[in-house]
Amino acid sequence: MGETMLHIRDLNSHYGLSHVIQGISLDVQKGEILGVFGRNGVGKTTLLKNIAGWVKPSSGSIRLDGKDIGGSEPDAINREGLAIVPEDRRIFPGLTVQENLELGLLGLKGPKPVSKLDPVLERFPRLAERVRQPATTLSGGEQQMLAMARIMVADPRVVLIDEPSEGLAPMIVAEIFAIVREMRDAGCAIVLVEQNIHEALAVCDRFVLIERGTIVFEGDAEDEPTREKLLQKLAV
Ligand SMILES: Nc1ncnc2c1ncn2[C@@H]1O[C@H](COP(=O)(O)OP(=O)(O)OP(=O)(O)O)[C@@H](O)[C@H]1O
Repeated sequence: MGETMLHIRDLNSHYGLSHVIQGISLDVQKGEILGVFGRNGVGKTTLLKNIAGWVKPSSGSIRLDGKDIGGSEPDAINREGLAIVPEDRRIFPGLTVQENLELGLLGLKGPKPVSKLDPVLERFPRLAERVRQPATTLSGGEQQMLAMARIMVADPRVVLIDEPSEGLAPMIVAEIFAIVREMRDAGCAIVLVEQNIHEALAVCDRFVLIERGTIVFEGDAEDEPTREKLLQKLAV
């Protein structure tokens, strides 16, 4: 049995009168990737935003390594060791690659040494070559790499990633998923929202399927009959 890093119980969340997250409970262990699947508009992004503190839950609990973070401010949650790579990547186009990476240091609790960028730049040579360029000069794939690299600067314990493969060429998608695996192998607990089901199943350990804000099916991503059932339910 692994060490539970993210523990969510009976989470509910609304946009006005719209009840978007309806009683979701899930756990993610250290060194595990949980895939979150479902059609457009079922609440996947809203679930991530609740965990990261961008949207407030109406009720329910969210614990990070045992500590209650439900309803806390995003920067406080970030300093507890939870980082999010949002769907729109949130790269600041007018800032250089280096400056965008330095923003990742805000996720550190104490001092924020720029030396923390060194191992990350070693891992991403294409970004290292471009540290002084404005981020706007990067390709879509490089911007996704930058978004991933930026969270790695602060060694997060829990990582939420929203549709990283969207709009990217297959070779870049493979690179991105290789990085997700590396983070998992380094001990991160990862929640991965993906529409690219076949690619995502190859990297996830477990998955949940969401329909109208509720988990309707879940299982082990390595179990062939379970995967088949998921693909049938999604009709892909
Ligand atoms: N800021 C908002 N205000 C009001 N309604 C919203 C807001 N953001 C999302 N919604 C609605 O909440 C529902 C869930 O949206 P969400 O983005 O979480 O779904 P999703 O499963 O991530 O879909 P997608 O794959 O299209 O991103 C949708 O009906 C959406 O229109």
